[in-house]
Amino acid sequence: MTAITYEHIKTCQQTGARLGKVHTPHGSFDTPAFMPVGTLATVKTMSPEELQEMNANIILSNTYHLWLRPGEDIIEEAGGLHRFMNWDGAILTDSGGFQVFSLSDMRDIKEEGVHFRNHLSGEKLFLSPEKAMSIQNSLGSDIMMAFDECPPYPASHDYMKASVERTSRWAERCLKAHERPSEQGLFGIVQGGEYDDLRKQSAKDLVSLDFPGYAIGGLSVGEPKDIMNRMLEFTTPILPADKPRYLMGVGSPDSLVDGAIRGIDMFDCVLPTRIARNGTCMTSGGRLVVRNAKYARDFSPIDENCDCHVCKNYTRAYIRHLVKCNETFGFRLTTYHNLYFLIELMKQVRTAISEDRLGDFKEAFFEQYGFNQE
Ligand SMILES: Nc1nc(=O)c2cc3nc(NCCN4CCCCC4)[nH]c3cc2[nH]1
Ligand SMILES: [Zn+2]
Repeated sequence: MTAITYEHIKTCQQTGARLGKVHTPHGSFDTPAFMPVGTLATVKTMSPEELQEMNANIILSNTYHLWLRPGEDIIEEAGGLHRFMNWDGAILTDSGGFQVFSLSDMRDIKEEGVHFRNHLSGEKLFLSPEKAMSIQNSLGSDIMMAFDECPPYPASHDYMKASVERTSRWAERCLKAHERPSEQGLFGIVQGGEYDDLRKQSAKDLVSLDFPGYAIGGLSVGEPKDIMNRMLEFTTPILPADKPRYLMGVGSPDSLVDGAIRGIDMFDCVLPTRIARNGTCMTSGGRLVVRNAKYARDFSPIDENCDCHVCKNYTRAYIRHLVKCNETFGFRLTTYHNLYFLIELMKQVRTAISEDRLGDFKEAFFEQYGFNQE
C-alpha cells in the first residue's frame, strides 16, 4: 500500500487538462490544486483554521529551513510537523536542494551531496539525498521530494546533462533511503532545463524508478513563459497518467491555467502570500495595489467578484489604512484574500475541465485579468 494514490476523473475534451483527486494519509484533495507555502511551519499570517476555512487541503513546508530552524529533532519530538503546527491536512515538503542553491553561497556539489554554508550562521553544512530523506522522515510529511539539483537558468547543455544524470542517481538513493513508503509518498523531480532531450532523459530515468508521483522542477527560475510551457508540453506526456504531476514554484494566475491545460495537477508558489505582505492583491480584474492613494476613500471590497470573508466584510479604504500603518491585520486580510483567490481559481478550472471548456475559460479569464494573449 503506497501512501499517495492518484484518482483520474476525466480529461478535458477541449485541452489536455485533467480532473482528479490525490489521496494522502491526511486526506484527499481535488486537482488541479494550488498549495499554499508554509516554509517555516506556518503559511505566513494565516492560522490552520483559516486555511481549512478556505479549503486549502494541502500546504508546503521546507526541509532546508526546518532543518536549520528549529531542527527536525524538535519537530520529531513534537510528534511530527502536523502536530507541531496543529495542521491535520496534507503536507508536502520540498527536499532542500532548491533552497541550498537559492539561499546559500560557498556551494560545492559533489556526487555524495552538497557542501555549503548555513545562510543564517555561516557554518559549514552538508546535505545529501540520504540526509534530505532522513529530515523529511522526521518531519512526517505526507509527500516528500527527492533531493535534486535545480541548475540556474540558463545552463549549458553539457552542464545540464551531467546534472540530470546526477539527479537521477540521487533519486535512486532517495528511494533506497525511503523508510516508510506506506506512510509517506516520495516524488521524483524531472530536470533538464530547456533541453528537450534532457527533459526526456530525466523523465524516463525517473519513470523507470516508479515513483508514486512526479514533480517538474528546474522551471520558474527566470526562463521565458513560452519555454516553460514548451517543456511542460514535452514532459507531461512522458509521465504516467495514473500518477500526480506537480509543477514546482508556479505561480501566477496565468501560469496556473496554462499549466493545468498542459496536464499539471499540483502547483505551489510564494507569490500570493509574498505580494500580500507588500499590499498587492490578486483580483479578477488584475493586480490591485491597495496602498495606492486612489483607494483612500474607496469603500468597495478588494474584488467585488470574490466571496471570501475579507471581501464580504472589509473595504479597500480600511485595508489600505492598515497596510499604510504597517498593521499586521492588514497583511492578514490581503493574504487570506490572495490565497482564497488562487484556490477559487483552481475550483473554476476544475469546473471548466468537468464541462470540457477550459480553453474557453482561459480566453475569458485572460481577457478579464488583463494577461496579454500570445
Ligand atoms: N527541489 C526543487 N527542485 C526544483 O527544481 C525546484 C524548482 C523551483 N522553481 C521555483 N520557482 C520559484 C519562483 N518563485 C516565484 C515567486 C517569487 C519567488 C520565486 N521554486 C522551485 C522549487 C524547486 N524545488
Ligand atoms: Zn476576497
